[in-house]
Order: sequence, then C-alpha cells, then structure tokens
Amino acid sequence: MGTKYDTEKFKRKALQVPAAQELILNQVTSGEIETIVSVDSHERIIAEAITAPHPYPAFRRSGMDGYAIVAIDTLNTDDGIVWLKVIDEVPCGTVSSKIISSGTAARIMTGAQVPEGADAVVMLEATEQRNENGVSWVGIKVPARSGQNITPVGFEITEGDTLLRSGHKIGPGELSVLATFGVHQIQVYRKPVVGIFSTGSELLDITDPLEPGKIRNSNTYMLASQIREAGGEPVVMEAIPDDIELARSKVEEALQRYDLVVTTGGVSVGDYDIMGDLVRCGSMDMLFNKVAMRPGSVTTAAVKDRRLLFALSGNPGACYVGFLLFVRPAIRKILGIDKDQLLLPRWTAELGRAYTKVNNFTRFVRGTLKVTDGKVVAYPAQLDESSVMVTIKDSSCLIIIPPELKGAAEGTKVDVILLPGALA
Ligand SMILES: Nc1nc2c(c(=O)[nH]1)N[C@H]1C(S)=C(S)[C@@H](COP(=O)(O)OP(=O)(O)OC[C@H]3O[C@@H](n4cnc5c(N)ncnc54)[C@H](O)[C@@H]3O)O[C@H]1N2
Ligand code: MOO
Ligand SMILES: [Mg+2]
Repeated sequence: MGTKYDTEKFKRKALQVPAAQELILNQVTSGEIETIVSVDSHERIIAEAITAPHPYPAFRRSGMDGYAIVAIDTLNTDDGIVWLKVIDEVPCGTVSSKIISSGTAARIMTGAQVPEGADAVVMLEATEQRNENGVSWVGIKVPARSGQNITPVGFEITEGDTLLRSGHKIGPGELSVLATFGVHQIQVYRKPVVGIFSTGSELLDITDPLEPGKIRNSNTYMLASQIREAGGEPVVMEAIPDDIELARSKVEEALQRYDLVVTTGGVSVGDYDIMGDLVRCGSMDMLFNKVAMRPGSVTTAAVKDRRLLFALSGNPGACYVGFLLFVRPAIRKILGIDKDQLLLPRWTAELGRAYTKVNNFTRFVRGTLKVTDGKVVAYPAQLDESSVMVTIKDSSCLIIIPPELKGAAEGTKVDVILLPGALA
C-alpha cells in the first residue's frame, strides 16, 4: 500500500497558518441565498439589509400605569394636590378619541397610546382617586414634568433606519427586531452541506463492542458538532477502511454532492496513510499538505471543481484544531459572514502555568481561561498531545506558543484563540 509514492511522501513544504488560511479563503465565495420564515431563522446568517418600515415606537407610549395629563396643570398646587377630571380610560391596544386639555386626565395603562393633548403620565402611586356623582377625579400629588413617562415616537428606531445588515447572525435580539417590524420572511445564506468521513481500518462505530486493537470513531461525531456550530449542515458518512481506491471513489462522489468534504486520518507518512497519497496523486489540486503548526502539522487541503476537500489528521487533538483553523473559516465565508469575523477571536492572556514543550512549529495548546483579579489567565491543559481526546471538552481557548518562545514561563503574555462557546 502506498509504496509507489514513497519518495514523494516526505517532501512536504510547511506553510504558516495565516498563509494556509488565506489559500483556503481565496477558494471560497459566499454561497447561495434562500428565503425562509423569520421565526425559523435562529442562528442563520441574514443575506439582505433590513430597514425599518415604520418608527418604533410607532405611537407615544405610556411607560406607567397611571394618568395622562397636561403637565403644566400640576405646577400650581394649593394644598399639595391638583384635582383633574378623568374623561377616559385607555387600556393597551386602544386609542382614545378624547383630547386631554387643561383640567382633564385619562386613566392609562403601561404600553397604551397616550391621548392627544396629554404631555405627561403620572404613575398611579402618586395619585388619589375620588368619585363624585358618577364623575371620577384624580388628585395629582407631585408636580409633573412635560414628557414624563412618555416614550416618544421613534425613540428606538426612526423609519428607514438600518435594522440588520447582511452577514449578521440571527439571535434573540435580531428575532425581536424582525417580529417587531413584521418582517416575517427573510433571505438567509443556505447552510453549506459538509460531508464527513473518517478513514481507518481500526475504526468501530459508536454502537460496536470494543475489539482488540480497535477504537471507536469519535472524530466523525466531533466534526459533525463542530460543523453545526460553524453554521453548516453535516452529513455523516460511514467510516472507510484504509483502502485508497475506495477512499478515492468516496471522496470524488462526496465532492460532487456536498459543498465541502472533510475527512480524518491517513494524512501522515505511514504505510496506510491513504489520504496523503490520494490528494497528492489524485485528480484534485493540492493547496497544502503541511502546516507549521502543532497539532495538525499534516493537515491537508485540496480543491476540485471549486469544491474544497479538507483531509484532517486522525489524531483527535489535531483534527479538532485543524477544523477550527481551516474548515470553520471556510464555512463562515460561504455563509456570507463579515470578513473580519471569519476567524475565531483572539485575546491576550497571561500564562497561568509554565508550558515547557519546545517545537519548531507554532503550538496551539488547549487551555482554560479564567479571569483572576481582572486579569485574563490561560492555563494549558495537563494533557495536550495531538492524540489526546479527553481534554478537548474542558478547553475554552487555544494558547498560541510560537517556536521562538522555546516554551513559556508562568506569567508570559500569550495570544489565545477563544474557542466557540468560550464566553457561554
Ligand atoms: N513517521 C512519522 N509518523 C508520524 C508523523 C510524522 O511526521 N512522521 N506525524 C505524526 C503526527 S504529528 C500525526 S498528527 C499523526 C497523523 O496521523 P494521520 O493523520 O495519518 O492519522 P492516522 O494515522 O489515521 O491516525 C492517527 C491516530 O488517530 C486515530 N484516529 C484516526 N481516526 C480516528 C477517528 N475517526 N476517531 C478517533 N481516532 C481516530 C488513529 O487510531 C491513530 O491513533 O501521525 C503521526 N505519525
Ligand atoms: O500533525 Mo500532529 O502535529 O501531532 O497533530
Ligand atoms: Mg497515519
């Protein structure tokens, strides 16, 4: 297996991470657009600008349960109280036909439209009520200020204001805006469909009993979760054994069917590392097959008919990091997300514990972020080897250790990449 390519196998030119990311992003354009009902748009990326069809609030709104009055009436109180005749009652959703003039008031509820003529609302607690021969009176005990407890028209939004920009992710605040303005259908970017398959003759499915020398396939399901988080739609395909012809036909078929294809395993130099050979010698154009990073130095990417193939390492730690650095930005670009938000956010932090491993490549070390005395501190995971799976779930950042640091002492200022959900 693979012997005819052996001489080629070791000649790999390592790209720096930013250069490899640029190569990927240059291959990708924002994807197709579809129209969906707004109420189903949670976490979708909007593909149009929405402008306000009306001001908000659209009417002068009472901020309190109380009385709508003319403020100036309350300025000259003889014995500390001014009595006004109550001429109407305005529950929410109704519009008074009365005009409030000096000496009169309307009982009003929070959220109701303030009647014409009134320029203040006095809260119930600052009033007294009295009934005389079927006529209601309200006594105002505190002088009112014009505009008090009234939200003016357009306080939040003026007609024509931009409500949402294209490339914006829909969440609770955006859904609130869409509902408020009656925007019941929106254009969003279609979710890229991403085919996943793991390679390796050692792989068992999640339901299989453990067998000697074998392991259960965890990368496929980790990747499916990562694809969802990135905004894509994963399609899980059965893992395939280390058979280059089988892998070739599966990859080529998947590349015709899906927007992106992600594989794991078989990208290093081992005898059964078929993905490396397939990309190098297959019908696709290789973008890179080595990146100056750890884990994931053998991360490989290729393009065929404008569709990208990411052949990630089989080691779970490397697979995880390779996805975040290369596949996630590609998915986000297809989704029309703003250029400056394609990559995960970076912070500066202090190293909470020394990191002693030295390497020629930049390391992306799993870690946890804590804020101590107002300082962001990053603690490297105790187990951060590429082959280690279990600390992925505990990490909130990737600590970047450049090779020139030759390890890093506690307290060193480091850049950290925030993992998705780190702030959740
Ligand atoms: N002679 C050399 N050997 C290795 C080198 C090297 O430069 N020279 N690089 C090492 C590095 S670094 C990495 S990373 C790995 C990359 O391995 P592959 O991408 O070829 O992946 P496999 O060989 O298929 O598997 C590696 C490891 O991961 C496990 N694995 C694979 N698939 C899954 C899965 N779906 N779920 C969970 N675990 C999986 C597999 O069983 C192996 O243990 O190569 C080093 N070797
Ligand atoms: O290719 Mo690796 O660097 O152990 O993940
Ligand atoms: Mg291998």
